[in-house]
Amino acid sequence: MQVIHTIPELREALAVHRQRGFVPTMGNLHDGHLALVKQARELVGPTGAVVASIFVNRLQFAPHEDFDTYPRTLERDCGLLEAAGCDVVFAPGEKELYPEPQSYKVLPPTELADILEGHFRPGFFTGVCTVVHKLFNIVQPTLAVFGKKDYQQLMVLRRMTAQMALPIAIHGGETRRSDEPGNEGLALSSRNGYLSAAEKAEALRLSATLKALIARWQAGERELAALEADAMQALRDAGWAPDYLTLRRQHDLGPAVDGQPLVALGAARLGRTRLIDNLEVVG
Ligand SMILES: Nc1ncnc2c1ncn2[C@@H]1O[C@H](COP(=O)(O)OP(=O)(O)OP(=O)(O)O)[C@@H](O)[C@H]1O
Ligand SMILES: CC(C)(CO)[C@@H](O)C(=O)[O-]
Ligand code: BAL
Repeated sequence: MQVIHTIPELREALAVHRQRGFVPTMGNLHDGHLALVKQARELVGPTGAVVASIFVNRLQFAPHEDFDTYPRTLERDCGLLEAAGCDVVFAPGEKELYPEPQSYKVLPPTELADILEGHFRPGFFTGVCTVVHKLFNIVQPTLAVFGKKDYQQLMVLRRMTAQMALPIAIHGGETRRSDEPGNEGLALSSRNGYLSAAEKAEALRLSATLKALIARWQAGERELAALEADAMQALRDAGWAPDYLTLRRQHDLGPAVDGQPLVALGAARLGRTRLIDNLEVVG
C-alpha cells in the first residue's frame, strides 16, 4: 500500500489503473470506514485500485465546531487500511488541497442541503460538495463509496455527481454498528471517541428513540409533528440536546407520507458530542 501526500504523485501512482474505487474519509478510522474499503474492493475487483483519502476538511466545519480537536491518527489509520485491502492512501496536507483560499465552491441546492444537517450546520454541504468534487477531480475514480450513516450527505453527493455528469458510480454502504457489550447497536462514528463510557451506553438512546418513532408510525399514528415532538422530548428528558428527530421520505427527505419508503433521522448533542443516526423503515 502506498501513502501519498501530493497530487502529482497520486496521479502518477494511479495512471496504470483504469478501475478506481474511492473511499473519502476524515481519518480516525473504525470498522464502518473499513467496510466501505472492502466494499470498494469487491466492486473494482482484484485488478482495480482502491484509494482512500484522509483529509479533515476545514471548509465543512463551522468556526465553533471541532476542526482543531478532530482526531488525527494517520499512522494507525494506514495500518488498518492496508489490512482492509486498500492500495493507495491519499493524505494531503491542507496546503496541498487548498494552496489558496478555496473561493470557487460547489453550492448544493437549498431544498436538499439546507434542511436537517444543513439547517443545523449552515455551509456544511457546500464544504462537503466542494472537497468531494475536488477529490473526485484528483483521484478520477470510476466509483466511490459513502456510508449511509451520513444519509443526507450520501444523497447530496449522489445528486451532485449526477447533475455534474461526473462519470462516477456512487455506492452507499450500510451503517456499521458496535457489537461491544453495553454498546451493541451504537452507530460507529469517529466522534464516539469523545464519549465517556457512561455516555457511550447512553448514546444508544438516539437509535432507540428513532425506533420508537418508527414503531408509532407503523402502528398507524399519523400526527407526524406530534410524533417528532415526542421523540425530541424523550431525548431532552434524558439530558440530551436534540437538533432534530424526524421521519422522512427516502428519495428526497421530504416529510413522511403513506406508501413511500421512509427513513427516520436524528441528530442530538450528548454532553459536548454531537451524534447523528438514521434507520430506514422496513416494510
Ligand atoms: N458506522 C458507519 N458505517 C458505515 N459508514 C460509515 C460509518 N461511519 C462513517 N461512515 C462513512 O465513512 C465515510 C467517512 O466518514 P467520516 O470520516 O466523517 O467518519 P465518521 O465516523 O462519520 O466521523 P464523524 O464522527 O466525524 O461523523 C463517510 O462516507 C461516512 O458516511
Ligand atoms: C465525505 C467527507 C470525507 C468529505 O470531507 C466527509 O464529509 C466524511 O468523512 O463523511
Ligand atoms: N461524517 C460527516 C463529516 C462531518 O461530520 O463533518
